[in-house]
Amino acid sequence: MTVLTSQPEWQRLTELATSVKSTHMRDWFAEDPQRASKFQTEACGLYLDYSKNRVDQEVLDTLFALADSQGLSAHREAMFGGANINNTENRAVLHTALRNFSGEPVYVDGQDVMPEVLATLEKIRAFTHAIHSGAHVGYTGKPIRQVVSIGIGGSFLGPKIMTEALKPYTHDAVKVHFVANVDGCHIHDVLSTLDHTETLIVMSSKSFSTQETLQNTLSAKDWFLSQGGSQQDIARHFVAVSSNVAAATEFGIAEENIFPMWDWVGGRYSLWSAIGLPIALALGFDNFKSLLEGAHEMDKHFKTAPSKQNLPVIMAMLGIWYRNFFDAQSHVLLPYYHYLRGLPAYVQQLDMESNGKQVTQAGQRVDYATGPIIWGSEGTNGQHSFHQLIHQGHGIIPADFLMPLNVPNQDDTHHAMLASNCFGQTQALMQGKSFEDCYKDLEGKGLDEEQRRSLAEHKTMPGNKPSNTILFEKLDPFTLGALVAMYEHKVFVQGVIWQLNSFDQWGVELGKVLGNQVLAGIVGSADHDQFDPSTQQLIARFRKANAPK
Ligand SMILES: O=P(O)(O)OC[C@H]1O[C@H](O)[C@H](O)[C@@H](O)[C@@H]1O
Repeated sequence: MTVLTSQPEWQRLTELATSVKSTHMRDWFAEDPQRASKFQTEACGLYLDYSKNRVDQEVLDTLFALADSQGLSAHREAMFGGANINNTENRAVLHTALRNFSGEPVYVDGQDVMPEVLATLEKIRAFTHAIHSGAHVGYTGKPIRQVVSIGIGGSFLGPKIMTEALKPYTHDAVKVHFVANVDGCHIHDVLSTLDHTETLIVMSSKSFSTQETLQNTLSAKDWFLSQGGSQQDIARHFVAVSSNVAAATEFGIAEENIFPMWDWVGGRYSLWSAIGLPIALALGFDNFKSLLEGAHEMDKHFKTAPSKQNLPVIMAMLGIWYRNFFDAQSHVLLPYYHYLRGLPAYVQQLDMESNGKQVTQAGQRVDYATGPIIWGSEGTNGQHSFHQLIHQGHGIIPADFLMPLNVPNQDDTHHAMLASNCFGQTQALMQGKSFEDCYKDLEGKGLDEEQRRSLAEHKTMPGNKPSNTILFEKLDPFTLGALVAMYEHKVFVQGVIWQLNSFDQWGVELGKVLGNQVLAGIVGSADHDQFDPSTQQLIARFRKANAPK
């Protein structure tokens, strides 16, 4: 038994789970008229109703006690304080410094990083202004009207999804396009619509070694040259964001066109760094800064609020409850807001790349479940497809429903329907529909007794399915910053409980290495014997299909 599962709080939670499993949430609501008002809280513009969860006060208190026993406060201080908590890469984890507007220094290895963070922010501001004002023009003197942001993973999802979520705040000076996939169709489709004389390429790669991003940038460079641009014109049309300035310079990006970042910024936590440059270009610098300010507000809340009012802590501990004591395999995110439709994909990387681990920070294999599968998509669409499994499938899938109370250009009829569906789903998941009610509904429908009972069985909804509802006035940059930071800290807290290093990603690193080895096999520069028979067969089939005709 590991230290975690032998904790008295863990043992107590195991006992509590047994009794909670035999209780229906609808009985709790019936017994306690105050339940809804007890289990709700609000911070940084986000309102959380977590009353439709399979918890009572004792469960919550024990979950918070577990967080204390795992040293959450000390771990939190270590992260904000710049300790090397990413122990397998010997790095600090300081995305919070990128949005630190407190005026306080943040030290890494004895050096205050804030001056370079603020200098880079100023560089983003000045560059964004130069593009928007037309001070920075393309090589023919035309203003930049199109931006192509090339990156993948954290160098793609953050900028793309934040830009999409804040569509109503779009600056009209430029249109920003995002390319990630190495599948040539993607970059081809984007570039084929653009005029190279008014296009800026932003190449974003923390490591400057990611195959997809390097290749897409090379293709963009070839396109630029083939359209009539020259080598020396590249400086006006290509910029890079990277922590590997040497590699970026060697690649041909002029040094003044490189926006720095640092190895203490994890890829999936990097949208707050210069990786967010495309966000500033798409929305204007003030909106980008407001996004950072919202995240900073959430940082302050996370650091100071007691557990029972602390949004990330509550969300994290509810997740632990279901993952470890109810065997929930996945967690679904359901944004009821079209522009926020990318959030599940964003949190998917954030959560699954951080806590998809089975070895503790100390290098021991765990004997408990860790990070769940994160998935989801926009409501109401999912109600007409996969919600079926959430309602009536085996086991439970805890859900986060998210919705703005007001939307831009609001059509009240549409918006009321959106809200009613969102709230209605949480109600249906919680209450379900009993066999007795379904049986009653079938009276006088011409069924014999056996048919009636059987159909009623099919229609019965067990209910007792947990959900959080997160509401906000509107999704402005500040609120989005707070929302994303809330999920970051939720993932952090869960990593602390599970004793994981949430900040490395050796699994995806291996994928990168193997991809390059197979590429060598495909182009014929590596011996095929090194691959397993199945992979050899696939390579052979591919080579045959692509052999010179
Ligand atoms: O920014 P880059 O160095 O190109 O990395 C892009 C992505 O690469 C890897 O797949 C990592 O797992 C991601 O966390 C990272 O965001």
